[in-house]
Amino acid sequence: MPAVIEVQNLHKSYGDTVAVDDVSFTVEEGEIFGILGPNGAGKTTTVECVEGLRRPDRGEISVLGLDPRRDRAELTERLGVQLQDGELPDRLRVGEALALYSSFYRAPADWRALMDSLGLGSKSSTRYGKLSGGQKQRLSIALALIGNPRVAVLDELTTGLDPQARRDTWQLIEDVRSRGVTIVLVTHFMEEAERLCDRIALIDTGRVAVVDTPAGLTERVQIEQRIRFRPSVPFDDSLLTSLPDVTGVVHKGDVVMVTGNDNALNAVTSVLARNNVVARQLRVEQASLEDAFVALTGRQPETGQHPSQSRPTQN
Ligand SMILES: Nc1ncnc2c1ncn2[C@@H]1O[C@H](COP(=O)(O)OP(=O)(O)OP(=O)(O)O)[C@@H](O)[C@H]1O
Repeated sequence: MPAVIEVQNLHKSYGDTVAVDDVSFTVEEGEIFGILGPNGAGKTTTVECVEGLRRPDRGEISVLGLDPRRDRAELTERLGVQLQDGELPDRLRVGEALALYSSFYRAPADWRALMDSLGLGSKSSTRYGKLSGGQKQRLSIALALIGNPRVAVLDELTTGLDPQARRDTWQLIEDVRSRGVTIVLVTHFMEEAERLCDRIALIDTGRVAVVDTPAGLTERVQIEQRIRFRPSVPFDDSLLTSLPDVTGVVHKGDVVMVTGNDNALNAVTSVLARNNVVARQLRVEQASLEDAFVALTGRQPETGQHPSQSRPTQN
């Protein structure tokens, strides 16, 4: 697949603050490419350089074969950028905003159809200031798509949204991608990155720690399986500690927690069954993208993350 965005050795400082300290990555056509990292990692600065809004100190950027600074007018026609909250006047009505923005482009999308497809059809004459957070977000996505862009950059897409509005927005992004738009998604939500992105660049302190698929990122970290259950009857720990796949057994009240490798679940359940112990409320915790993030950067991600995925298992 051809590259639509190429960033090579990007550097950008603000005075003494090094915001981007050698970032390189390639975004391929049709993918949802995530830029994931904690607050202050340099994500926004990176995408603002890609959008031509900031001048890099050093490095090369090409977007659809264009130079974001030199070819800014041309790039604006092909790259959709999401507005940040507060960039529209409160009194502007939804329909007016869409009509106005569509007039900026040579070949805009049909704004009424876009408004309907984003579920804003009934809000055409509602003023921006009266919209809910989710509706404002959908309008900002509509405005990013109004020029029929081939690439859209969405920064902090679902920050501040409730879980339902967040899920609706994710569905929307998948629909946009299925129309052939390449998407760069800046986020610090693990769940969002895991759900939407084909590949993720993990950025930490201005550097790309790793670029991989969500599954690839979790595979990179050899995280043990954690198994917890309530045994139907007491049993001798040595039943489990003697298993080669098990690395630890801990009791917390009447709950037993076992750690081990990928095979531990099979080994533990078989040995318990052979000894007539029923493992009640059995749960297995798998490595999540959040675990991978912590392991790869040595830091906790920012707020809004879900804890390690916990998947109930058949008892
Ligand atoms: N206009 C600016 N002037 C001075 N420093 C800035 C400016 N913009 C960003 N910075 C600093 O550069 C660093 C990277 O910021 P940036 O906004 O790119 O990170 P980010 O990963 O997008 O963070 P967040 O998730 O909080 O938006 C931070 O230390 C930030 O304080």
